[in-house]
Amino acid sequence: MIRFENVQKQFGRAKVLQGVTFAVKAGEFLVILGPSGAGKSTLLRCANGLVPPSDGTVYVNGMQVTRHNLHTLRKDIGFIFQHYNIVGNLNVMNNVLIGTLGRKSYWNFSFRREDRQAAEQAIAQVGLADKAFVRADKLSGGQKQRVGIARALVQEPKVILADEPVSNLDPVIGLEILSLLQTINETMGTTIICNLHHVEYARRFGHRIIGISGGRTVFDGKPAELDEKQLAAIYAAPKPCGEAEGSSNTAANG
Ligand SMILES: Nc1ncnc2c1ncn2[C@@H]1O[C@H](COP(=O)(O)OP(=O)(O)OP(=O)(O)O)[C@@H](O)[C@H]1O
Repeated sequence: MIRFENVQKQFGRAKVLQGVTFAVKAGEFLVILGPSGAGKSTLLRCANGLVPPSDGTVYVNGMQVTRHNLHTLRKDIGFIFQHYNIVGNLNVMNNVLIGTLGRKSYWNFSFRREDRQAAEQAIAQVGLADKAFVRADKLSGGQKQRVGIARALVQEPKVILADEPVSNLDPVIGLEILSLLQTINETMGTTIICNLHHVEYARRFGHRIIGISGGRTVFDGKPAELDEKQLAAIYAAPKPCGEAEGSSNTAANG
C-alpha cells in the first residue's frame, strides 16, 4: 500500500531521514514511535508529498509520489495534524466539507447535496452530531481533533496519516481519539500510520511498531517484541537527528 525505499531528507546540512525503508500493508495500524526530532513528521509528510525526499522513493498504491501526481494521490490519503489544522471561524460542517475538495476538479469547488450528506455522516461517526453548526474555535482540543478526523473520513481515504494526533490532549481524551482511529481501522479497513511519542499508546494500538531514531529505523516489529533494549535504541540515541559531518546544526530548525 505504502512503501518507503531508502528515503532520505536533508534540510540544509541536517540529515533528518537517513535511508528509511519499509512497507505498510493495506489494513495495517502502524505506529511510528520515536523521540522528538527523530524525523517522524518528516517521514509522514514524504508519504503525501508535503515534503519531497532528497533521495529515495515513496510509493502509494504502487504509484511513485512525485509533485506531478499529488492531486491524484491525495484523494486516497487523509492527514490528521497534531495542531488539528481546522479553521476556527468556520463551523464543524464547513470544516469537514473542506475534506471533499480534494475530489473535485479545480474549476468546480461548489458543495453538492451528497457532499453535505457525507459530511453529516462523518460528523456523526466521530461523535459530534450535536456540534455540526458550532464554530470550531468553540470546541475543546479533543473535539477539534474529531473534526480533523471527520474531515479526513469524508475523503473516503484508503490510508490515514496521523501526525502526533494526541500529543496536545490529556491522557483520557488521547485514548478516546486513538480508540476512534482503531475503530475506523477495524470497521472500515482504513490503513493507519500514526506517529506517537508514547510507548504505552504504541503498544496498545499498533499492530506493528517502527522505531525511529536520528532519522533511521532502529526497530520494526510487533508490540510484544518491543522490549527495554529496543526502547533504549529508540530513545537513547546520542543525537535526535543526524547531521552531515562537520555541521554545527544551524540549519535544522527552519
Ligand atoms: N522544513 C524544515 N526545515 C528545516 N528543518 C526541519 C524542517 N522540518 C523539520 N525539520 C527538522 O527536522 C528534524 C526532524 O523533525 P520532525 O518534525 O520530522 O521530527 P519528529 O520526530 O516528528 O519530532 P516531533 O515529535 O517533535 O514532532 C528536526 O530537527 C526539525 O527541526
